[in-house]
Amino acid sequence: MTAAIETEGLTRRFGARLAVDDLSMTVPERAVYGFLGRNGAGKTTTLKMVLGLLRPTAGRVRVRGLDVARQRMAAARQVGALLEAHGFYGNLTGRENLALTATLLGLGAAEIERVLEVVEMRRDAHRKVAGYSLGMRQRLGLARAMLGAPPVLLLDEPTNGLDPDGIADMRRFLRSLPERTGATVLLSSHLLGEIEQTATHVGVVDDGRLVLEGELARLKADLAPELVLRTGDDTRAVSLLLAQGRSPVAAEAGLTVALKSGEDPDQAAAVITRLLVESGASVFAIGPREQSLEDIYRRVAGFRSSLAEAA
Ligand SMILES: Nc1ncnc2c1ncn2[C@@H]1O[C@H](COP(=O)(O)OP(=O)(O)OP(=O)(O)O)[C@@H](O)[C@H]1O
Repeated sequence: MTAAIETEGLTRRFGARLAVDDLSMTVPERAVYGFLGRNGAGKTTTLKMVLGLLRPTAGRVRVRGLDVARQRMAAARQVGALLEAHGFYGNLTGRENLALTATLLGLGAAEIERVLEVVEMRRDAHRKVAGYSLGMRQRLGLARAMLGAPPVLLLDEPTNGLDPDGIADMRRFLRSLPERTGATVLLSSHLLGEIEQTATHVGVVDDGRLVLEGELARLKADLAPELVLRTGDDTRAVSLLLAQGRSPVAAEAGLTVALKSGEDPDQAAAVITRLLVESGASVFAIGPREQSLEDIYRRVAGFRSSLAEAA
């Protein structure tokens, strides 16, 4: 199946600064792809190249199989975008602002009403944008991105500046988009939690490079599992576990113990429980620890910093 977005060796220099470095990413159709990275990691620069707004120094981008450099207009028609600067006219209503873009795209009033409905803004569409909250502007930005029902949506930090209620609403909304509209969503964020709660796929960019990519559920499942246990005597439990060649780590939820390669979590839990109980340390609870995107991210970040140290 053709990917919604595919980049190959994408590179962009600004003078001596390598903002995007040989980045090859694949965003499958109908995914909510979380593009995660610290500020300055290269997310916006990548999105601009996908949109054809910025020319790559090297490499290429395909949107639904269309080469952005060679078939720029056809590729652009596949994509709706929400970038940081909204550029709405405050003295016009939400509906009038959308009408400006709709006219450029050759779309009629019915399409404006459709996108207003999708972002649940019909009630406020007659009001001037100057009186809108940031959340309403973000929704209007999304509505504009969806005009003409482009199959791919690029959203740069879509929850930036929203209050907690607005963030929760936006996340719910983005998660439901592929099912509601059939669209593929690429959203950038510097917030782990944001991606974890919204995305089906993730790409982690660090210093211009894609350091990890995949389906979120699979990435989590592939992480080496850990057990977490609560005991009546952690000091004793730690020394007993160390003597068994394990490396317990004190965490908020209790002691965590990494499983050995290929070890069955239930078997390991039984062995550890027996060991501790027979040695007089009570075991209150033991079980596998659910891994989070943060664990994945830390592992990649740790990997990167050890590379930097080695260099
Ligand atoms: N037009 C430009 N001229 C020079 N340097 C630039 C330009 N645009 C981006 N950069 C640099 O490229 C690097 C990547 O920037 P980019 O905006 O893509 O990062 P980002 O991950 O989107 O970060 P943020 O979330 O802060 O926007 C940064 O070091 C930035 O300073």
